[in-house]
Amino acid sequence: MSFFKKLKDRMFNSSSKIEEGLDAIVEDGGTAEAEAGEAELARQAEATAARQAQEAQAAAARELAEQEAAAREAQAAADAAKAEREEAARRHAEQLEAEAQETARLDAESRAKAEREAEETARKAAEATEAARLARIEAEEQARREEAAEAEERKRAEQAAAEAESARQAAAEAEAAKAAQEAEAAKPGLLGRLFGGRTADKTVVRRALDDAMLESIEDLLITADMGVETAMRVSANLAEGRMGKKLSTAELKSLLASEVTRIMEPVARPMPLYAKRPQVVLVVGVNGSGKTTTIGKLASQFKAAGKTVVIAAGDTFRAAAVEQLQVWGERAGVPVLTAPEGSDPASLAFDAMTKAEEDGADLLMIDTAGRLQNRQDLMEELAKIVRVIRKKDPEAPHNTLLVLDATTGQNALSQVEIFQKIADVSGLVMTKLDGTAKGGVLVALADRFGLPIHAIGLGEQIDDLAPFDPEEFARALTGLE
Ligand SMILES: Nc1nc2c(ncn2[C@@H]2O[C@H](COP(=O)(O)OP(=O)(O)OP(=O)(O)O)[C@@H](O)[C@H]2O)c(=O)[nH]1
Repeated sequence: MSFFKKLKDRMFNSSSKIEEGLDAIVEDGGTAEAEAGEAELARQAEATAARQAQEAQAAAARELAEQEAAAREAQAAADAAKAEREEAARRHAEQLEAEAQETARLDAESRAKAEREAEETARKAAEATEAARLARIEAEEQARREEAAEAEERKRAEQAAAEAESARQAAAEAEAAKAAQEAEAAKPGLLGRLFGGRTADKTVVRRALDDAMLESIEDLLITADMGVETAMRVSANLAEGRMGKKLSTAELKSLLASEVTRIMEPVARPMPLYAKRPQVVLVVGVNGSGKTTTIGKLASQFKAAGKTVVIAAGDTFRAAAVEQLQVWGERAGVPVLTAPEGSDPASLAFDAMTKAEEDGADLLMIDTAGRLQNRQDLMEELAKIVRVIRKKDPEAPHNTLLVLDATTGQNALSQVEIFQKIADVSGLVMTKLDGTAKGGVLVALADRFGLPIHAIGLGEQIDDLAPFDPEEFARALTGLE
């Protein structure tokens, strides 16, 4: 079974407090709204098509009007140019005519005055006649050119009119398409006809985010063991820029899950392995938190990864505890070093380091007796174990794992605080996440201490220890599908 499947199936057993609570918060004061189902999507698509047809029609009409105006303008310009040309030609012809008449008159006068100039005059008259002829030809040529220009203008105007007509036709076609679409939309679809209108939209309950709703969310997060500070921070982040926005349960879960993921991501780190031999791993925690079980599970995983592991049974006070560890050692296929009942656990730790060194072991995992963080004497004893280990290797223990029972809720916070002072905790393992509905404490721990969460326990079997995946955790915690 994959880890994710196991996580989903086992974390918080079925649902967490947050998952249940979010549904209730949205239902309380929320209103049912149509969900954008298939029918709605189809309707939206039709509306878009109709809008596009209308826009096309409007654009075509606009273009038509523009073209008509252009045609009118072109016609007016052509008329004006023609009139101007006609006027110019007329004036030119008149002028030439007047000039010809004047020349003839002068010639006649000259003929009368001097006979000897007659020939000259006749020649001039002939010249004048020729000039008039050329002028007429010129005038005719000009008239022909103007005629051609006029024909060209006329052709352009006709073309503009034809384009205007085709734009008018396109607009008419768009109008017809829109009418057809509307008629089609009014008809029920095949499924609609079969089921007689049973394609009604699904509804979803949404509630506008206001102070009261935010307060309920905050209370819910506190009930789920997130702690007051973290609950307030998470809800404030969730509300930022969203006050007054309507949210469904699914949307709220998704927002909450991403906020939880954001907080948890930096702490999701596997236990680091170093080149140092032996790497000493001290395992601490209160009574019954799951230290022995976690050591057994970890030893089995490290062995499977090719590491040589030795376990030291540091709980020298209870014979049963030693026996239990031996059982786990057998299951994992790892040797368990023990000391006589009642002997000093610090001295056992020292001996175990010597032995692990001699054997060339990669990892030495030291179990310790469970101790409540308010028992000063036992906490002192733990500090002594650390001091003695450091005589052998000043950098040891290389990892100090605090094993926390998820079902203890907010008490986990004070456990971290005290154990951190005594034993310099380097990472956390959270057990029994399968047995609680209040996993919110992990968020509080991450938010407050930022200590790496190396693994989570999801059951009592040897393979029920998994790396911590923030996204899966957030989904399971909020009940996000
Ligand atoms: N459901 C569940 N039970 C667990 C998990 N981890 C440990 N346990 C159980 O918790 C109980 C205590 O576990 P131990 O490993 O003995 O705890 P401990 O911290 O070594 O206990 P002390 O030696 O008394 O301090 C046992 O019954 C385990 O089977 C877990 O992840 N899930």
